[in-house]
Amino acid sequence: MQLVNHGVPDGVIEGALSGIADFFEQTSVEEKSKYKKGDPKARILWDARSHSGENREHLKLLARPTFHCPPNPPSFREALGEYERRVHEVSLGLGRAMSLILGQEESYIENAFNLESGFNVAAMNRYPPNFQSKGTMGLAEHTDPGFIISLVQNMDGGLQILTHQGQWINVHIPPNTILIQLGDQLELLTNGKYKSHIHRVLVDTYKVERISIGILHGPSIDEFVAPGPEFINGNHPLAYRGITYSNALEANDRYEIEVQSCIDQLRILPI
Ligand SMILES: O=C(O)CCC(=O)C(=O)O
Ligand SMILES: [Fe+2]
Repeated sequence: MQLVNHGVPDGVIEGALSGIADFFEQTSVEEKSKYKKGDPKARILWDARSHSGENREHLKLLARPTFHCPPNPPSFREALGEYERRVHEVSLGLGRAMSLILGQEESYIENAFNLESGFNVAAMNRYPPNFQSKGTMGLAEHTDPGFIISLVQNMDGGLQILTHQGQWINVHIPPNTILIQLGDQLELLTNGKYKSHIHRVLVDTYKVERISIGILHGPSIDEFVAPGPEFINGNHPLAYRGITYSNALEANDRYEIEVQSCIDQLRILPI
């Protein structure tokens, strides 16, 4: 789903995108390497990969409940912080709207995930132009943990979502529009009524580099998320086992903010 009239000023989105572009561009590899994996409890992670399965540079950081950010360039921290605050408000509104669509109280999702203490990770990517990439893949197919994932980009190019019919479709996100994808914990809570989006990024046909900012809007880190009784019945038997958000994030990688999906390991019934 794509959001327009979301209330986040264009300048706030543009500021965050140019802030991360400046970080990627201006920070030395030596400085960035301080954020390479080392401490599993790291709150900022950086890496650059260039091989047949993945071609991208990325920076991930914990944005909420406490905001972490590299100090340079100085404008980046403020711009990203402001964007995250604004888009977090949007996510709470979406939680209320989705709760009603699901036939529940307006506060259903906010309470189920304890969004007031939500654990939000910002995942920012820079993909190379195609002539610099080693193969066609920017980021291989995956789903993301969390309630929803908001995404903004500096230009169209390469993001694809898998339809229920098994076809990859190119995602067009107009400027200053926010793309909303569904995350693993929403699939879990709704016992599979809503499915986490499978997506990937290709670089093969794109001649210029592309920047994106995904915010994984997550439950509180201690929240135990399991299918709600409202979604379990004779036609829809319990299909997943529950797990705390922290155990879900650590299931495939001890680094919480690497935000690897583990939804496949939680399925009791084949889908
Ligand atoms: O760059 C994109 O459009 C998507 C990035 C993504 O899926 C991720 O960082 O998890
Ligand atoms: Fe993703």
